[in-house]
Amino acid sequence: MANIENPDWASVRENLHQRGYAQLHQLLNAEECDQLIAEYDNPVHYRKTIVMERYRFGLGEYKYFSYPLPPIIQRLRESIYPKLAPVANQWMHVLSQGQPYPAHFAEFQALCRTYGQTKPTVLILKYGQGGHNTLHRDLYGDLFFPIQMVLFLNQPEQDYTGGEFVMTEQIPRAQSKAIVVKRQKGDALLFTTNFRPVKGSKGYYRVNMRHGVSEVHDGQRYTLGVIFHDALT
Ligand SMILES: O=C(O)CCC(=O)C(=O)O
Ligand SMILES: [Fe+2]
Repeated sequence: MANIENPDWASVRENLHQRGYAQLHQLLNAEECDQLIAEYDNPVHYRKTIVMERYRFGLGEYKYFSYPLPPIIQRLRESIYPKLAPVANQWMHVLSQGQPYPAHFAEFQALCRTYGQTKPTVLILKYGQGGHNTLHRDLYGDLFFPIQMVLFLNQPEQDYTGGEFVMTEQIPRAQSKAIVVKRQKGDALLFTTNFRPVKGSKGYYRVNMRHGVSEVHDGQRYTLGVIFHDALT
């Protein structure tokens, strides 16, 4: 795992404010990505497997990790959360929403427990040919953290084609804008889970964002989803 102090966090935060997403280059190295993929079939790590078609979530499969998380995932959650909490607090402040997010991950997790949200939400996803993920928001209870992360575990054009990460941004009383990103193996993308503030002439308004994955044409695509809030079930 890359040194978490390496990214230029000022520009990451600026991108989050301006666009609602930001990238982190090469957060994991190739071996770390390969290791996570290699453990996909090892049931000891997971609490639940979701076959996406069954819920009409798309086509593909994902698995929720169980606690304790693999050390690298625990480290990602603990080290990235405090970098994002100030952004989350700024968003909620300008939108006059809810209580502040604590500075450290352990405190946020304790807050999740008071909402009955105790189950891990980190997941690994696998899509084959035709695989896709319909546009959604990852909410697992009343308490949510407004930014999450996806890690790209294999290489587009080499390991798979198609399968772009897609976001939509819904501005009040307007149609949705689509944003498509393609990342390299080991890169991470931080993005808005639910909504974010955008400044208008009469102050800040709320822009809703959803995300999904376009159809994989060939090969297999693996990602790791790091959501910071825990789930009710
Ligand atoms: O596979 C992807 O790129 C998207 C996964 C996803 O929906 C998530 O990480 O929340
Ligand atoms: Fe998601």
